[in-house]
Amino acid sequence: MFPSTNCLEDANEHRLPKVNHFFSVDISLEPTSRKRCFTSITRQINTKSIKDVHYCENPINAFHLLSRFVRGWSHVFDSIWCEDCDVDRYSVDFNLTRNVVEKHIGRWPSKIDMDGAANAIIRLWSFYQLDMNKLLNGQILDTQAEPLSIDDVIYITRYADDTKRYYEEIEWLKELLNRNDVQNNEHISIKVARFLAAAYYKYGMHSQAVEVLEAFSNSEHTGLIRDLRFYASRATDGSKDNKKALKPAAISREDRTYMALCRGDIMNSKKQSKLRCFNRDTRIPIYKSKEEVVNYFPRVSLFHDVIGEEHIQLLKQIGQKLFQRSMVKSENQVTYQEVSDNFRVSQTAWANETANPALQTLTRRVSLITGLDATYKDVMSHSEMYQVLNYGVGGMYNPHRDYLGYTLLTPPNPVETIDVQGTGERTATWMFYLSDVKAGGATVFPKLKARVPVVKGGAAFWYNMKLSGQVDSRTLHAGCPVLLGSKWASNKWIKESGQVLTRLCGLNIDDIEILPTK
Ligand SMILES: O=C(O)CCC(=O)C(=O)O
Ligand SMILES: [Fe+2]
Repeated sequence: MFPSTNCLEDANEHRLPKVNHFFSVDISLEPTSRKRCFTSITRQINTKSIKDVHYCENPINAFHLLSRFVRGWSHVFDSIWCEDCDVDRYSVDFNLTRNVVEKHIGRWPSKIDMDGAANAIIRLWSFYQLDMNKLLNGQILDTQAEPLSIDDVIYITRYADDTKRYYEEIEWLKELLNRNDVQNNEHISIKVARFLAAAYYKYGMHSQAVEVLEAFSNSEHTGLIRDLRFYASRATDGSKDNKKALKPAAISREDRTYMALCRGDIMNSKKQSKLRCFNRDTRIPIYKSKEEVVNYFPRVSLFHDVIGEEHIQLLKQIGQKLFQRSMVKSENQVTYQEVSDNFRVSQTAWANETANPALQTLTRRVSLITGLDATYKDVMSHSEMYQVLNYGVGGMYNPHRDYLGYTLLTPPNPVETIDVQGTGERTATWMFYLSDVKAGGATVFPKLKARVPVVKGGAAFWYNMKLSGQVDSRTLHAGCPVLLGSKWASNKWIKESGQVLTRLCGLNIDDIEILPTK
């Protein structure tokens, strides 16, 4: 057997990603497809089965796995691939392996995927203010992954450099330069120091660049001597850039609040102490719902125990079949486009109740609890289809509002799906949580300083419109990055069209419904 078998064995011992863009999503396979996948691979190349299904719910593990695919295997490809050579058992083995992986993953993981994993790690580090030393050693909260190697950290910092995130690059390289395994190897320390000096220079801290390299002034490394001379010529004393301090890029107050809410840092204790749980009446007198209020005005609540395991599995299965990278609406509200930036990093799929009648029971429950009419219909629907969402580690949805800007009088927009055309605004959002999340992933409302924790079997609920019919801009909300685990959710947007009798207008512009507060 050629050496790649070991590589594949090693990587596959954990898990194979199934979908494109799997850096941003839960890359686990459902047990059946995993079994299928591995039976096939096992038959062909006698690899072991996967042991730990939660392996990639840790961002460092996800990075390691992708790294094995992308970097570990590339030298194998390079050494085996030969256009004109005779077919031998090595090339057969190689082709077989490649075919098996491409068949089950869709394509061979590439640098784009590794970059996504690097991006997720940097984002999580800054978002959740993780301890850098622990992170490099593979530790996130109470979980332990294999430490990041020198090459891993260099890869991550090269990615930061490519995307001009010099502050992050500097912080990571500083930590790396202090590590024992780097300090004990002059060749590597010089390499890291030169990257660090270059990052300082690009950041505008020229004298700092000089200082880093001066520590190696005894070295005869020609590149280092050249760099040192160059930075020294730029670092003229007293120039304004020498006074520049190293600090993260400025962010808006709203984004700071968003991040702090995600970390759970800024919960106002007086406000918290007034929050209550209610046994709320529903349309059926003996059936009460369990409401936990996270904000009173406007009301944002978490309803507990509103979806059971069967419906959860059904929505997840539909999602797995239909997933594609999440889209956001473009500015002009006409087309949906795939976003390659970091605004929304997740996968979505739409589940239709006409095709899946078992979901109708679930929708009736939403109507019962909210008092709104959520019936899904093929024409003039009172709700949109279920949108199934999955976020893997680092996955998130930046602050946004759910309303679309349509009214009942807006002429149908042909680019929209039929459930959106002519059905008016998204009066309310009902979002089922289909999983728990080990860390991160909360739904937060920066303008309200409110936070809904992800609780499997529960659902978040709020109105996007006031009783007057005006949209409510205070409903700005976000899905926090998943730090550990995998988050599954499903939106049911309840449309204006069905609520003529269920939600009557108020007399004043800011009237709200009367709901229990004590
Ligand atoms: O995942 C979340 O917590 C929020 C998702 C969301 O806001 C949306 O899909 O519109
Ligand atoms: Fe949303």
